[in-house]
Amino acid sequence: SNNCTDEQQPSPSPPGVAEHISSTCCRDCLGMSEQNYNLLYAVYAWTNAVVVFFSGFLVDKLGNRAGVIAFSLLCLVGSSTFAAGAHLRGTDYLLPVMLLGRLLFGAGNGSLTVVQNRLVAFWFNKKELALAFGCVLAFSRCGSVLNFFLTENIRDAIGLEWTLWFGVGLCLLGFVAAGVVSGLDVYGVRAMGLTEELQQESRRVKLQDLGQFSLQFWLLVLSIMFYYNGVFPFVADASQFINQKYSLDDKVSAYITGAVYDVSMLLSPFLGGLIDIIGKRGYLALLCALLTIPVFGLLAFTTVYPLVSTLWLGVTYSFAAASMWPSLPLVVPRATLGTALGFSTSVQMIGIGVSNVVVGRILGQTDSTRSVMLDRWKLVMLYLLGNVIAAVVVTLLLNAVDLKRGRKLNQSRKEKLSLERMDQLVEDGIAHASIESGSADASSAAGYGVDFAPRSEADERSPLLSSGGSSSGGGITGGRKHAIN
Ligand SMILES: NCCCC[C@H](N)C(=O)NCC(=O)O
Repeated sequence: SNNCTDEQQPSPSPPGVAEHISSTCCRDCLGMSEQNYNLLYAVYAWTNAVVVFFSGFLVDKLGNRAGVIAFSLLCLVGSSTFAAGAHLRGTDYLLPVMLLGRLLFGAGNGSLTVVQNRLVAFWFNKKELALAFGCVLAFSRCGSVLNFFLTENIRDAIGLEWTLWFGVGLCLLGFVAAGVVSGLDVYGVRAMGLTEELQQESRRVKLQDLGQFSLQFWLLVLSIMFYYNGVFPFVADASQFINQKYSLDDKVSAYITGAVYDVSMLLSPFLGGLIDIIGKRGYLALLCALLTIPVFGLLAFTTVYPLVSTLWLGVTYSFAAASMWPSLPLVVPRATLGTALGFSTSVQMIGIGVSNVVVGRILGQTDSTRSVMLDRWKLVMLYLLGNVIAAVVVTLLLNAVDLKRGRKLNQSRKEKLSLERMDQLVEDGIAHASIESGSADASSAAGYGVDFAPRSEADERSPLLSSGGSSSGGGITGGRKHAIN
């Protein structure tokens, strides 16, 4: 929850500075000025964007357990502070206490999604990676949808202050769930005998590892940023846009906007399952970006009923999310996945934050005449379209690079398994030869896991010489070549 009883936005506000959103999104704003009210959003969004960058690295260093507990605790403390602040209505302490709450909550919430994805990638890396990501996404969207349908009613029933405490209760539930996940993680890692190996990996992780990441990683980060620059700022503002352009009332506009997330909630797990089987993540990311172009085209230049566009966006966005995020663990080493996820999320959120500012600037004062506003909205749609076109270009490059480097992103499950079997045979042959010649164990991978990418591009070129020389990753092709030669 973003701790606000929004009337206009269909979900927790995607991160960004919603400076242009009028104060009608909160009935009384606790007596705050519109500017201060929007500051609560801004603090959350920007804290989130900055902190996730470091929290990903921190999780690589301290492990999932410390991360999941610390960040869910931050959410709990942040939401409690925020709720307590609401009781200070009419005093000078209201704003500082609530801002502090948002700051803590922002620091915890984004980081929690990073550690959540890292956990999922660790435990589902074999076959069900995209399915697991899809399930997480579906639950996340379920939260958005429930917030949309329930929060206002809860506020009407028990008042704003107690609604905020209800949100604290949900964060408490999250904290308890984090404890359970943490316990399961400890148990599982111990049962697999990986405790020592993971600790060694963590010790070696450095922030500079970012510089070693493959070109696929950087292109994926850019794809995510540009694609989400088109989607989240749109969802944040679509109600207002639909209301003004199509002259539909507030509630209908909000429902039409919410369709993006409704579709995503229903589709994500199935799409994840499908992507696990067919692979083709890179092609799908490109296709989704391409198919998103008409969405903004329709909204900018036609009067086609907007539900067509939001449903369509729901489908393309679901495919994009289900293919882009689970691609990250495939192109970075396991030990640095937190850093990679934190960095990607940070770039994504900064992109969205900047886009929200741009959209706000384009819209300017919302009290202008209808025809002026419609022209400005058209410009907004063109700006979002521009981002999606940039995503098309970057995903094209991504596929070209992936093709040259072993088709890591586009392999189907069947292809991956048969390549792994061949690698295993090669590795067994090398191990056998090493034992015979009395050399060190050639397969003593330094713990970069069977299904994750090798440690760096250098490793990718020569995986058997590197510290992370497992049988996997972009090294599948290169590794076999080297080994056979
Ligand atoms: N208010 C939602 C923020 C989610 C941020 C997260 N990094 C993300 O993008 N997850 C995937 C998604 O599509 O929501």
